[in-house]
Amino acid sequence: LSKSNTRHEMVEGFLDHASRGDLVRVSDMICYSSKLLNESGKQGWTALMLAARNGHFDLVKALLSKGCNKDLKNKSGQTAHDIAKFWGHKHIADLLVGDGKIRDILPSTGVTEHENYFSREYLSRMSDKRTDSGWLSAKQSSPETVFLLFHNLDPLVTSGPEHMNNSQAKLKLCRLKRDSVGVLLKKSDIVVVFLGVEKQEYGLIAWFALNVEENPSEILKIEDSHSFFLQGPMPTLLMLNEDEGGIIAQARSVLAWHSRYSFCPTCGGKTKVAEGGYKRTCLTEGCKSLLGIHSTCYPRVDPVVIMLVIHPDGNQCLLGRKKTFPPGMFSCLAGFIEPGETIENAVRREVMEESGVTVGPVRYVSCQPWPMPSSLMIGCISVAVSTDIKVDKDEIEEARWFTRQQVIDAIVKSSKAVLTMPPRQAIAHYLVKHWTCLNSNL
Ligand SMILES: NC(=O)C1=CN([C@@H]2O[C@H](COP(=O)(O)OP(=O)(O)OC[C@H]3O[C@@H](n4cnc5c(N)ncnc54)[C@H](O)[C@@H]3O)[C@@H](O)[C@H]2O)C=CC1
Ligand SMILES: [Mg+2]
Ligand SMILES: [Mg+2]
Ligand SMILES: [Mg+2]
Ligand SMILES: [Zn+2]
Repeated sequence: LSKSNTRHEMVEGFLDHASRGDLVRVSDMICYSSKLLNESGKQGWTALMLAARNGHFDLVKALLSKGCNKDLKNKSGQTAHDIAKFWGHKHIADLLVGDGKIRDILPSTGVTEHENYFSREYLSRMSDKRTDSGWLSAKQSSPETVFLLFHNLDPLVTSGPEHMNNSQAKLKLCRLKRDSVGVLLKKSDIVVVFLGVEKQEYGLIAWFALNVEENPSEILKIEDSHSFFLQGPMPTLLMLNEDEGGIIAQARSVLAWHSRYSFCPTCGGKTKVAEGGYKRTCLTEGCKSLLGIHSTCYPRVDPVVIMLVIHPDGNQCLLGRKKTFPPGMFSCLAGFIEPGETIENAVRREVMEESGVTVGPVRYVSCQPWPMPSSLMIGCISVAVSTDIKVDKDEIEEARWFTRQQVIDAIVKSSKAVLTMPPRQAIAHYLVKHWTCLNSNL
């Protein structure tokens, strides 16, 4: 009798740990007695059912991997899968249906992730290596390592015929090797930023970027006679391929930060570059920036909202033009997010300021890094609740409602078009296209 009592207590204890999601205790007890896996307690509930009931994802995974029987039913006839589904633990229910794959647990918003220009992650950033100075310097002296050179933030590119064959892009970044940039690496005033390693390559080929103020053509050994510094940044940076656009978005923003934040923003003192170019630490003893975490020590990103405002009739959209735009071009309204402001409120404020239109609902669609110098364009679609336009002449020269047909004509560059749109690489272009597709599906 006492033996069965002890066994009973052990099962109760085991189920209790499972119910609380105590992975360590449950695993220990299974090692001691693997029979526990399929034991049941009150109302026929097993450890798997209890873990599924309470949403303990890791525990469900562990119990399955130990080989527990997921088809057992409790006294109400429910399996662990039924229980997970009933209690809304969709990720666990998916795990229990059999193929072990985890399905998308996000409810669908009808918006799928879109890859904009400047968004592709060609390199894996490997941020854990930024503090490993031994690894970084070994990579800098490796003959395989790739160096990108910028002069006043303009990248060195090539239009050489040898690069034209397998790429649609007219220009390509010059991938320099250690021997070409050796002189620069030795200079103490040049910041070298670690960008990451190639995702595709075996053997971890590292990439670095450096920016020089004076034209380095004379002191460098660059064999490619077709190479030159691509002056811009706009629209020239849009001429690279998608992989290189993504690399530029990262490299140019970090280099621009270094060139504009040479001194400590807190005390004006000298700073030291750290963490592979991802930090500038103040050298002044006692500076406030050395106490706690301070954003001033890290590369900055400025969030900008850019929005397509839809007319209440659903068939027109609001576009504006800045004085600096090429003649005839209209784009989405945009503006910097201010401190203490949500994305939605920034959309409403900027649209009101620039066009006098009142905006109601706002939905996020897609975003785009914009390395001039370091914005993140947060693309939204929104619905107007008023339609009278009153432009702020300081910021916008003109704002107008355009019909769906008019923007489609502009996108396809029809001869009937009454406006031109930003190029396909700009998120404004994508937002408009996204809206026209939305409507055509109705
Ligand atoms: N991809 C596209 O189609 C478009 C992109 N943009 C980009 O969006 C960004 C913001 O749009 P804007 O209409 O210029 O913003 P905006 O409407 O907020 O007005 C710009 C003014 O805001 C002030 N400002 C506030 N915070 C600032 C910050 N962190 N940096 C610089 N200025 C700041 C400055 O006085 C500046 O002149 C710009 O960089 C622009 O290049 C703008 C329109 C279309
Ligand atoms: Mg604006
Ligand atoms: Mg504005
Ligand atoms: Mg503004
Ligand atoms: Zn300081």
